Amino acid sequence: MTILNVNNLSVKFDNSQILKDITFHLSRGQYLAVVGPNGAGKSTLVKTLVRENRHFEGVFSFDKSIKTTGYVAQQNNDGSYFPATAKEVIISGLCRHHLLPFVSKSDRTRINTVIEELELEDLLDKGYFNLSGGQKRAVLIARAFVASDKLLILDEPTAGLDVTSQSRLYSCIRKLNDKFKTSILMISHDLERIIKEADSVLCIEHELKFFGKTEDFIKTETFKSLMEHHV
Ligand SMILES: Nc1ncnc2c1ncn2[C@@H]1O[C@H](COP(=O)(O)OP(=O)(O)OP(=O)(O)O)[C@@H](O)[C@H]1O
Repeated sequence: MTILNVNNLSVKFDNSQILKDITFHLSRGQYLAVVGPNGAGKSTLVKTLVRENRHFEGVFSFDKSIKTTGYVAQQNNDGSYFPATAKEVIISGLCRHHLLPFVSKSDRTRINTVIEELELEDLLDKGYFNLSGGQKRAVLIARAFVASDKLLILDEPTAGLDVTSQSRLYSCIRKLNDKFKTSILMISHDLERIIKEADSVLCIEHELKFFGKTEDFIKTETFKSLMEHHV
């Protein structure tokens, strides 16, 4: 079942063409890696899909089962202090549905499930800003899952973390994909890892370079060239 259809999506900023005619689709349970060199337009693509960028041409549509998406934006580590515990941050995922959320039984189940699956119990009462970088990202992924257990849109969630934390986050994402058939659309620069995780790849460099199965992508010149430039 297709849950996201993107057709000829184009974005221009100040007369500079950032994305041109990007077409792809995402199915239920699919794990799609979005790759490409720096400045290729990957974040612009996901910001458009989560409606943070409204200047675009073309169309995209979500299946009606997708009421909202779970989104983790690229982290820039300049967040100013905000007095919230990890638990409060996770629960705030419900605010993507309503400003003052009514916590239904299914919301409660989703919250408890993701806390258990990502093993976040010991962090719940700690101040979010006192957590390590890897712990913060895990909490943000949990928050995104609380917003939507159907589709997670993740912009380089492992960037800037040590190898162990990166590995742990990749395992968390895999678990959500395997256990709950949560579709994943994830930007990553870690080509070697992401091709082991994702079943399909969208490669862009302003234009579409490749969209299809990972096993086909790794046979392309585009893949070899990306690997050589070690993005
Ligand atoms: N709001 C904006 N206004 C003007 N230019 C922008 C805006 N947002 C992004 N850009 C430009 O669009 C280009 C693509 O940026 P984007 O962040 O989408 O690339 P990316 O592929 O995610 O890069 P990276 O891998 O380095 O994170 C960059 O040249 C950037 O400066």
